Amino acid sequence: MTKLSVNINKIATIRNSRGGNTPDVLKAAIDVQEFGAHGVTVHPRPDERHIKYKDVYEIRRIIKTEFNIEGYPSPKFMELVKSVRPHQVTLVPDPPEAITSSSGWDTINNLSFLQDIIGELKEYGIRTSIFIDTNPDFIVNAAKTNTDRVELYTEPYASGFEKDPEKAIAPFVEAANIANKSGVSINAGHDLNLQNLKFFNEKIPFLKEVSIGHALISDALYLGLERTISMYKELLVKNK
Ligand SMILES: CC(=O)[C@@H](O)[C@H](O)COP(=O)(O)O
Ligand SMILES: NCC(=O)COP(=O)(O)O
Repeated sequence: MTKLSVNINKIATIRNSRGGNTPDVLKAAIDVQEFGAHGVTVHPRPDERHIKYKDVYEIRRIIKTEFNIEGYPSPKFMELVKSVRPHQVTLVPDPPEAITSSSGWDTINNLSFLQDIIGELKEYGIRTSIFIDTNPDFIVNAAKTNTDRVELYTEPYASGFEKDPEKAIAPFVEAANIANKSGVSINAGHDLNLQNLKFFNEKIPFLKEVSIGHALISDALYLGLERTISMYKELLVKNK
């Protein structure tokens, strides 16, 4: 079964909108695991618009599944993850002002930078993943960074899915096969949802984990968090 890591950024967005502690982000991290998620993902951005650095330390203490921290490897971010030591760090090339993640790494022009960062993280026993587009050249070069995994940036799939699912999925199938052939494992995420997830999971070979937040938390507003997580997990069972 492909693992589901629930990104709880948007729980923090709602909390921060009133300045108190409702909804309780720590409780949400505990509950998503109780409700069956295989992991918790957070993306502490430099402006702390949702997940705050102090959330990351608190969440680490209650993790019973896997903790995945996403972000741009700034000195402050690297200090955080080396202190927290999550199971996985997903490196994302977002500038501080990005409204959300909108592209993966250029693993050709950032090769030595990524090699250094990934080497540092591995010294702390942290599994690494790098956020990446389906560009075959970037995928091939990802292996040279020594990353354990890549996370396929799935917004292009999500935006093309409704019109032509087969056309939307094709570059991702190619990218997954290239990554696997290069010895790199495969995660995926961004804009995956109840409508597009089943097809993605069925078509993408070697898929280990998806991290899903925005759509899942939005669905939970109507369906409840426990039922929503169960619904997403059902879509991740491979039909043998
Ligand atoms: C890397 C990725 O796709 C997610 O971390 C996404 O960027 C969520 O970030 P926001 O919740 O800030 O949109
Ligand atoms: N890495 C993707 C992620 O953590 C969540 O992305 P989204 O589901 O909020 O678009």
